[in-house]
Amino acid sequence: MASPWSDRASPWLDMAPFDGMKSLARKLVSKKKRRFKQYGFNLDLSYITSRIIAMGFPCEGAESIYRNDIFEVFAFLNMFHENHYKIFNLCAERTYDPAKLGGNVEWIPFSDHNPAPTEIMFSFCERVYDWLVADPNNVIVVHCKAGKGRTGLMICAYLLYSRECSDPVTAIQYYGEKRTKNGKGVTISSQRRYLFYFYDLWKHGPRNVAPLVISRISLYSSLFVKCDILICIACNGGNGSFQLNPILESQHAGSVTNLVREGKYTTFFFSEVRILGDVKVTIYDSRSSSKPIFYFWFNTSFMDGNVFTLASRSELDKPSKSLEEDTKTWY
Ligand SMILES: O=P(O)(O)O[C@@H]1[C@@H](OP(=O)(O)O)[C@H](OP(=O)(O)O)[C@H](O)[C@H](OP(=O)(O)O)[C@H]1OP(=O)(O)O
Repeated sequence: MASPWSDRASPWLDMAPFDGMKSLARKLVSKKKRRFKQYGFNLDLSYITSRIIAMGFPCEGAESIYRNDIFEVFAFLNMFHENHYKIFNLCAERTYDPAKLGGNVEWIPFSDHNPAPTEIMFSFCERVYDWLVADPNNVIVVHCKAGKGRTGLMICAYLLYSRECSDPVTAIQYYGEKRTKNGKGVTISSQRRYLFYFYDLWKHGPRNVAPLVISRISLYSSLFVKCDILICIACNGGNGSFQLNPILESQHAGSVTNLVREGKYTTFFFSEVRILGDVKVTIYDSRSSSKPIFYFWFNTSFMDGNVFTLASRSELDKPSKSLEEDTKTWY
């Protein structure tokens, strides 16, 4: 396809020395994500399939030096998919005027490095399906901030929903290969866990919403021997929303009936900590409650048995570098 950008300096490419710095900055922020660098475009953007596009956040101003320039994105979409694209913005940290990308933008904001309730994953898939089935030329564009983790979670859900992938492992691998050079697309443990939840629901149908009571939390790491920790638990009560209500904001709130330390084991015994639906558990070092030591999500409907175990550091979300590899936790 002849590109109008290749035979004249495009507005964003006519300052060569500056553009050299911009290109380097974009490459650095892109890290291992694949870029679209054809027809004069240089975008943090990948075709996952011919009709599913993943990209980084479209920015204006200074941030567009190292992220996608919203005007360049608009030009790309109208060159290749004019009147046939729908954008899903998953980024909660920032937003933009949808009119600058043609207006067909749906905002499903959720936090960085976190999953989405399966109800929201299904709602996303239904809206994607309706758009793609409406016209064979229609495509979707999914982005968050980097256009990697949250974007990958939702795109992998659709790859399962549309049966383009047969199982979550295949979907995660396929997306990782198409979006990154190192195959590391969806890497947050709870995002992967929720993709398996989604797949189970898609294959076997809805589960009974199961209320549970947390009776104890056991942690295994020398770190927990050295520092006093804060345990925070929140859940959405099974309503499928992102709104998590605090159930336990610190074990010092009187709900801890006992604390036992044995070697690298630390076990908190609780009374009456009731949870239901999507649950987020966050562990802080009491000396610095700004950045968690780790956190994770699970859903009470998927608790087969009465123990939820994370058997290694890799199963924790954004674990602190100070945690050993053999860190474990039981609930
Ligand atoms: O995995 P990483 O380390 O590349 O983390 C990504 C972040 O890079 P960082 O290392 O913090 O600069 C990245 O931040 P930047 O774009 O680099 O500012 C995003 O937070 C990305 O999440 P998402 O794709 O927007 O859902 C993050 O991806 P996830 O870890 O949430 O998958």
